[in-house]
Amino acid sequence: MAQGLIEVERKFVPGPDTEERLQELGGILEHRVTFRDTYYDTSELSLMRSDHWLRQREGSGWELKCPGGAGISGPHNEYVELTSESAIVAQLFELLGAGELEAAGVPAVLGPLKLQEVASFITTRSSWKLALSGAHGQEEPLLRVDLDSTDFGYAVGEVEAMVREKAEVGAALEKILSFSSKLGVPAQEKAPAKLMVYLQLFRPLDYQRLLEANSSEEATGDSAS
Ligand SMILES: Cc1ncc(C[n+]2csc(CCOP(=O)(O)OP(=O)(O)OP(=O)(O)O)c2C)c(N)n1
Ligand SMILES: [Mg+2]
Repeated sequence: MAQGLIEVERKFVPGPDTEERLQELGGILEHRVTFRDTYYDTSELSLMRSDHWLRQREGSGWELKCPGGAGISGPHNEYVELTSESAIVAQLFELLGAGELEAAGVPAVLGPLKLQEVASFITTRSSWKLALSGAHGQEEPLLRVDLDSTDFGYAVGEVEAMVREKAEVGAALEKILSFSSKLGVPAQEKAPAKLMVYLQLFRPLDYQRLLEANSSEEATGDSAS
């Protein structure tokens, strides 16, 4: 797979005291932003059913989240994030088994690859930065906490770190889990992704198909992430 940063994140349900607790724990509110995410897939949901997530985020461009990372199981997610359009296009052609790779930007290959809009929603995000020192005083990887609320009424938080190598995932995860516990997140809590809640509400048949794809992967042990 083409190179990309690895996102390690733990989603949680934010409560009324989450922001106050973040401040007490040394969190710094970096910014509040509002953006629209539009997700694309084939009518068969070929990307999502193989755990790939293509979106255009207003203000930051195209992104393809691909299964990857160290494959450590737990209440967190690990995805490789591709943000360069050429890497995304190459990966899309490989995944969708399409003919000759086109040297084009993402918008130009949507039609030929039969990718269409599946979901589009607005998120308002407060983005917090946490400079926690590690055992030997290192500050890497930096943790971030995002508190999101969507225009369809769902709120979710995530504690996340971006790392370059699979070998760094374990240490990042340890920091994420330890910080989540300080924040008061129950150890087994798993909050759904915004997109999953959107699909459940507005595209229930697609949502069902995705759950079926997930459970057949679990049944065969063919976990992509
Ligand atoms: C049941 C189930 N839930 C979630 C997934 C994974 N998944 C669902 S939607 C999805 C794509 C959206 O990812 P998410 O982290 O929720 O997006 P967001 O926080 O807005 O972006 P950021 O700013 O962090 O880059 C994934 C990876 C899955 N495969 N199965
Ligand atoms: Mg996320």
